[in-house]
Amino acid sequence: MVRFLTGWLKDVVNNAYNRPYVHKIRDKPIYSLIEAIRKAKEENKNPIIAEYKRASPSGFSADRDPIEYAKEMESSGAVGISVLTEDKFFSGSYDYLFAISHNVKIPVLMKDFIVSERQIDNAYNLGADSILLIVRILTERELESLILYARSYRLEPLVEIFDEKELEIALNAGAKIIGVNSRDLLTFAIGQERVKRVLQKIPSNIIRVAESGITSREQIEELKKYGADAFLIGSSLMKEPSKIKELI
Ligand SMILES: O=P(O)(O)OC[C@@H](O)[C@@H](O)c1c[nH]c2ccccc12
Repeated sequence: MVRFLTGWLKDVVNNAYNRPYVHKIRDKPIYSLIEAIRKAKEENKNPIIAEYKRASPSGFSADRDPIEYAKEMESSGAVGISVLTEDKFFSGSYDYLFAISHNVKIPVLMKDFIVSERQIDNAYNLGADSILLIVRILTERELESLILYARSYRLEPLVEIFDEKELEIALNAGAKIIGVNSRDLLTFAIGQERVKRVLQKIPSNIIRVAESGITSREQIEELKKYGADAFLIGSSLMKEPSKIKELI
């Protein structure tokens, strides 16, 4: 597939190409997100990746201290923290990533619109343990090459897909952990039925993550029936962090 972008996605990707290089040297070990998810499953806990997200173009906004939030998620048993670092549309920052990755001892995922190796250098240097790669915004060749580049740092990328066509691309590129986003990145519409359909088609040797729009324990139990191994939850935990206890 050739990357052809319209609307805000075009702007967010243009902005991504212009992110600066961060001059820092990584000073912490790498925590494996895949291992953390497996361990939580063995302990019969719902593996939840809690997201630190201050705003989104779909209209969401929440103001919360990043370190306090991350520590609460860690002590409540989250398997990892996802940190939005996209600045223009999500009010994210590399500072939040650095602060969070240096204050918890669980895997931290850099959530951004990654299109360049420089952004992966930054993720590693700032202390991230995984990165997000979005199939929608990359050519197949870019996806393959960015997966390998991330692995050269021992960061295993979470590869985000939308439908069956993107699943095929992610599998061909060798993804080991795949997230199905219930939110359409262009229209922001939530499609839980599509997520269930696509989750079922992901081979079980791959870690399957259900992303976006999750607000209840019932939803999590339902998604598990379709093969979901882990759950990426932002808005509802940013609004009410203590909710994580009933979701796990
Ligand atoms: O806030 P929610 O609905 O719980 O969603 C979290 C996460 O899945 C969402 O923020 C997200 C999924 N894929 C993305 C790609 C870029 C930015 C953000 C995202």
